[in-house]
Amino acid sequence: MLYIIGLGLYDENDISIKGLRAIEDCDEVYAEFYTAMLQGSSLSAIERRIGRSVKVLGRGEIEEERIPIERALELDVALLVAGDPLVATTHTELLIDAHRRGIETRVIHSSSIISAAPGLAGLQAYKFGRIITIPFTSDNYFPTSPYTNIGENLKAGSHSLVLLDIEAHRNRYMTATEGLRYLLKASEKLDDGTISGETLAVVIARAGSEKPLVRADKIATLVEEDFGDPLHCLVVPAGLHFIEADYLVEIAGAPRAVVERMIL
Ligand SMILES: C[S@@+](CC[C@H](N)C(=O)[O-])C[C@H]1O[C@@H](n2cnc3c(N)ncnc32)[C@H](O)[C@@H]1O
Repeated sequence: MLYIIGLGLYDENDISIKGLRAIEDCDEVYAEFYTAMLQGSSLSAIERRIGRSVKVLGRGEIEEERIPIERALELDVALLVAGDPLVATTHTELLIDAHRRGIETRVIHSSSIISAAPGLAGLQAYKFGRIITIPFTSDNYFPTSPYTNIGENLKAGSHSLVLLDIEAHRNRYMTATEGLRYLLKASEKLDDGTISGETLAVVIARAGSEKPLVRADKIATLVEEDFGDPLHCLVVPAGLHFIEADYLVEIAGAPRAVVERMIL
């Protein structure tokens, strides 16, 4: 049996009671923190919370060696993942592989940035378009598709949830400031006017913690700010309902003049 169990968004207390009970029944417990991580926790705190020792697996051990699958051929195995399982394709591939190899599987859900971020940004979840991820760039790698995809969402009147790259093996978590800088650089490169320093954006940091940060303003202002420890993500809103606009002003600190021009 292979269980894939969501740990939720922030610390070891976000796991569900169902998840805890499933772990009790397992012979071995693994975790991966390369698709997301619990910034408010540590391996030892997770181990204390669940009362089991946990072996953390890297990308190669899951995607190439397929350790959880190999072990689940003989044993009951749990794989713990930050957020909700199956948001990252890695977990879906594991389920497909397990199914092909006759291993019984069960997914235990938890909170996810995919639903937390739209809510924290005060934006209506059904008005979101395609989810975008901004990757780390370099001198010879600068894809512009994340930028153009946000543009497509904006054109369709859809808000964009923008996730930020993680290189867990290097302890590198893209900050909202780096994400915003990417958007300004792509805008300069493409010069198509889709996004500029005047564009409204929302920064969300540490969703699931006691005091998540939610801050909305034009990109030119946000890019100068420091949003503290990761994880961060961004939202680029399209046209706003007046309640969405009120929320961004009252809760997310946006200047009224910046959101007013976005009201439909
Ligand atoms: C692949 S997604 C996470 C998927 C995860 N399974 C889930 O359901 O939440 C990883 C990205 O989501 C964002 N993210 C995840 N957790 C977050 C949090 N607690 N606060 C802010 N952003 C977060 C970050 O941009 C991070 O790089």
